[in-house]
Amino acid sequence: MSKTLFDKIWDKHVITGEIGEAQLMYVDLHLIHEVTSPQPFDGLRSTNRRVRRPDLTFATMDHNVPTKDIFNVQDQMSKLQMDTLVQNTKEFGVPLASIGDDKQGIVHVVGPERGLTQPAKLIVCGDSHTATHGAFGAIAFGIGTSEVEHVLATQTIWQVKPKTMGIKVTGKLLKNTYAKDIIMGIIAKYGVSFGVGYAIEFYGETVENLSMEARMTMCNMSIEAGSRTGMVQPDQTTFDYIKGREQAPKDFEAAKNYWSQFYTDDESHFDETLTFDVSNLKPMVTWGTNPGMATPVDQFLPAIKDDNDANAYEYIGLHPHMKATDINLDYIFIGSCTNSRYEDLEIAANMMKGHHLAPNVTAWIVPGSRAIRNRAIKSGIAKVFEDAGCEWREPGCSACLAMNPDKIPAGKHVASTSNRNFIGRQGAGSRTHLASPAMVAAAGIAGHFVDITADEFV
Ligand SMILES: CC(C)[C@H](C(=O)O)[C@@H](O)C(=O)O
Ligand code: SF4
Repeated sequence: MSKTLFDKIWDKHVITGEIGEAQLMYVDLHLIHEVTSPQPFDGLRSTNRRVRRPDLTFATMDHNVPTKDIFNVQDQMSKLQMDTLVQNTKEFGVPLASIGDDKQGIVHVVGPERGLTQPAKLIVCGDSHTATHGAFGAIAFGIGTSEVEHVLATQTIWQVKPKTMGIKVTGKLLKNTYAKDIIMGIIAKYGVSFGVGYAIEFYGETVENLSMEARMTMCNMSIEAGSRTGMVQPDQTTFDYIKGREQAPKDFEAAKNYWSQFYTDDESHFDETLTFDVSNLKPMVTWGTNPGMATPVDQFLPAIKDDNDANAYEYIGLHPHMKATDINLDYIFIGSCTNSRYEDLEIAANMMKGHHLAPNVTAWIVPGSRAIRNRAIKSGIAKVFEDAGCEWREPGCSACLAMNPDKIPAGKHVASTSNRNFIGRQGAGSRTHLASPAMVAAAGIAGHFVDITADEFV
C-alpha cells in the first residue's frame, strides 16, 4: 500500500492503539532544556521513578543563558532553572551540555549538530520549535510538560495521528532570497493556522536543492503555520550532513540504506496538498504581530482589514500604505533556532563585509551553538561582524524571546532572524520585524529595510 513519509515513520513507532484514537508511540530521541524540565523531574522524584533511557535523552541550556557574561546569571528565576537542570541531569544520569560546554547551544541547533537528529526517528522536546528536526526526515514535535515527564519515565508518548499535508515548492529562488522567505511567503499567503491538525511535508525540486540548514529553517517555522510537524524527505544532502558527526551511526552505510526507504510513495496520499512557486518571491518582512502579517519588501504595507490589523499597526507604530523599505530600525538580531547556524552567519557576514552599521543601530549576533561560534571565530566571520560594529555574543536563545538579559527596549524596532513577532516577544513593548539573515544584515547597514534583490545587491 502506498504511504507518505510521515505514515511510514509513524507506523514504525506505534506500540499499541488504533488510528483515530491516541496511540502509544516509541520515542527515539528526547531533547530537554532548562525551561520545561524542572516539573517533570520533580514528578519522577516524587513517585520514585528513574529516567527510562538516559542514553536517548540529551539536555542543553539555552533560553536563560546570558550571551555576554555567561556565568553571571543575574535573574534568580533563570539561575534556579539552570541550576535545577544541572542537578536533575546529574541525579538522573542524563547527558547535559551546560554553559561554557563545547556542546552547548540552542536545543534545535545542537541536536542536528551532534548527529543525534537522524532520519526516521521520532523526536520530541518540550518546545514548540521541535519541528526543526523534521528537516532530516524525522517525525519531530513539541510536547507539553506532563508529556515530558511521561517520556522521561517510559520513553513513549500517547499521540493521535495528525492528517498529512504536502507542500510542493516549485521554481528557482531569486538571488538573495532564502528558505526563510519561502516559509514566510507560505505563511503570509495561507495564514498562521492552515497547518493545524496536519503534519506537513515540504517537497519538490526547490526543497531538494536546499541545504540542511535551509530545510531546518523551513521546518522550524511550521509551527507558525499551526502545524506541530514539518518534514523533508531524507536524501544525499541529509546523509552528507550527518556523516562524521559525533553521534552518527557507526555503520553508516547500513543506516543510509535503512533511511533510504523513507519517502512518500505517491503524493496523492496526502490528505491535503498545496503548491507554492518561488520564482518571483521577493524577500519577506513582517510588519505586524504574527508571522503571517508579512509583505514582500518591495511592496507597500497592506490596508487594515479588521481589528487584528488595526491593533497590530497600533502596537508596531507603522501605518498602512507606507513602503516596507521605510521601516526604520534601532536594533538587528541575528540568532535563534530559525537562523543562527553557520550558513546563516556566513550569509549575513557576506552582506556586511566592508560596511558599517548605520548610526543608532545596535546589532547582536548570537550563534546557535558554541561549535558554530568557534567555527565563525576561526573562519574570520566573527571579525567581519565586529568590524561592522556588531556585538558578537555567546550562544543561546538570546533576544528571540528575551528570557535572559537580551531584551529589545519598548518602542524600538528590531529586524530579527527569529520566528515570532508576537506582542512583547523580544521584550515588553518591543517591535519585531522578522526577515532572513541577509535581509537583517542589509537592514543593519542601511538603518531600514532594503530590497536585496535590487540590482545594486546582486
Ligand atoms: C520556552 C519554550 C517552552 C518556548 C516554546 O515552546 O517554543 C520557546 O522556546 C519559544 O520559542 O516560545
Ligand atoms: S531560539 Fe527562540 S524559538 Fe528557538 S527554542 Fe529558543 S526561544 Fe524558542
